[in-house]
Amino acid sequence: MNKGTTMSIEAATQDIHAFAQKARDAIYRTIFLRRDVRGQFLPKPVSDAVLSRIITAAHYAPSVGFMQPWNFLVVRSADVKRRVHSAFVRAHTEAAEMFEGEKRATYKTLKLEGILESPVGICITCDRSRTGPVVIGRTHMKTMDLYSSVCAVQNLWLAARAEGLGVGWVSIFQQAALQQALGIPKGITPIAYLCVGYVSHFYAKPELESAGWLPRMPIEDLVYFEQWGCRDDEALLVRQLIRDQAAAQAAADVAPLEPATA
Ligand SMILES: Cc1cc2c(cc1C)N(C[C@H](O)[C@H](O)[C@H](O)COP(=O)(O)O)c1[nH]c(=O)[nH]c(=O)c1N2
Repeated sequence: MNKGTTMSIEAATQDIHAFAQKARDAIYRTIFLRRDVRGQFLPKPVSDAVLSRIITAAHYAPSVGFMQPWNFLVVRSADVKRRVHSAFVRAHTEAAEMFEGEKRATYKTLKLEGILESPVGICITCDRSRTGPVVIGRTHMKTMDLYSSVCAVQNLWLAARAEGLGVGWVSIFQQAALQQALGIPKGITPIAYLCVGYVSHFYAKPELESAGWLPRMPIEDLVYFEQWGCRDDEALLVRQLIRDQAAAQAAADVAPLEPATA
């Protein structure tokens, strides 16, 4: 295919509202290079200017009925971090017992938090009664408020990656123990405890993938058409998805480590 043909296909599929190629590349780069960071945190402080940008990005997440059920609890105190870490250790010990045999041995070798090493912790919560009992879009599916707070987590995670900050989500807690460590009242649900900080490097692949815990699933197994379970392996979309996943995987395979400054 010559350059002219490529460009005309590009022009034909590009909406007038689409961002310029460079801006689109930056978005996809942020998505593909985001990682869950546990062990590479540096003590370098995170400025209020940067923290403010990523928390503002989180606050601009979508939410059911525009409920904005979140709060952002910023943790910098070593003492509070120690309390959160103790809650993690208790749950982590219990969790190890839930896996069998080889999985249990592997689980014990995994680093699954950076609570003490990361300079900042941010707990994103959900106030389930923030705008009263009846919320547009949540009248029948009550968990939509929780999902809204998760959208805020993802916004923060992506914005942080663009800022060069690593983020690690820790959920290995008894919920009540985490609430107690952070003074979160009963009516508020902790959604994510996030370890945030600059890092020595970002891995190219999920650590659980590199550790052989689980592989990334083939995207073609996950896409159905019209009815649950109906695959169409001949569909153009499926063929394109396979190519796009292969390209994403190839990029990850050739770059086992990526410098934090890249
Ligand atoms: C709801 C939820 C909860 C957790 C996580 C994620 C999410 C979405 N993840 C991170 C998870 O292991 C990671 O996202 C996957 O392994 C994929 O890796 P990347 O995020 O692509 O690097 C996570 N990681 C960890 O080390 N300890 C944890 O307790 C959790 N908990």
